[in-house]
Amino acid sequence: MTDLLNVKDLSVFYGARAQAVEKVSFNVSPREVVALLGANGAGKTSTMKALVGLVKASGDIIFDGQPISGLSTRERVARGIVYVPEGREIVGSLTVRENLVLGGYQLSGALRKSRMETALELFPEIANKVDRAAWQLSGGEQQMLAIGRGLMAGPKLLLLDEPSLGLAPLLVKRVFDRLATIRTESDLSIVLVEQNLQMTMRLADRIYFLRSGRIVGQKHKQELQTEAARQQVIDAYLGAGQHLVA
Ligand SMILES: Nc1ncnc2c1ncn2[C@@H]1O[C@H](COP(=O)(O)OP(=O)(O)OP(=O)(O)O)[C@@H](O)[C@H]1O
Repeated sequence: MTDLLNVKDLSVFYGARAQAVEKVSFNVSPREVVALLGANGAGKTSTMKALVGLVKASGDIIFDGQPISGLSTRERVARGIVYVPEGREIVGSLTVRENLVLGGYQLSGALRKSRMETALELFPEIANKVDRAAWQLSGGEQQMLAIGRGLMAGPKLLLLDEPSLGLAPLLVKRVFDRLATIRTESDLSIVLVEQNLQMTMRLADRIYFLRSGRIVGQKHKQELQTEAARQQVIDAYLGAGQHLVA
């Protein structure tokens, strides 16, 4: 199958010496969920930002059959790559509805309306709060709004940066349940950045393990079905058992 995304030798530097990502190569098939898993500072966010053109990077990125390394962030979004950043960067002073509109500002009125309906169906928790300022939402609801806003653009590839960050376990589960629905009901691909192996395994088809800016291993979901296999990858790639949070 032709890849939707093919990344070859991607490197990210911050300044002349600080290399955050070193020659990372990976691919994502249509409808596939691929996770980048690694501890703090492993280079996950930098990789995501490089894909959408938010940091300077070297290497080749082929998306939907075309090289995109030379394109601006705006052009990459227009091609169908949408980034939902870590920390749920929604606009707190705007309402839920206004935040969603921002995600689909380029759309015609009718398409925007139907996408908004789809997003709110997916996240009923925010559907009855559309006129409320976004800062008033709970952390989990803000995460849902951030994902809903990303979906407004109608992405082919959704880049999700630590959707579990700062959420209580019950909310993490709820957010991941919705992501599972998105993946069943739409034909988009997802690159998921996470530190939470347990949740990642519920969603991802394949997992790449990052350490110190490099990919140090790769596993297919089927290879991680037993507790022993999961413990082995934790020991080999992730270090402390802190990642096995439910
Ligand atoms: N703007 C920046 N300027 C300089 N160094 C940076 C910058 N952003 C990240 N780094 C460094 O690059 C490396 C990779 O950071 P990155 O945020 O990509 O890791 P991460 O795996 O996403 O970590 P986390 O899980 O903590 O978000 C780290 O050593 C980090 O300190």
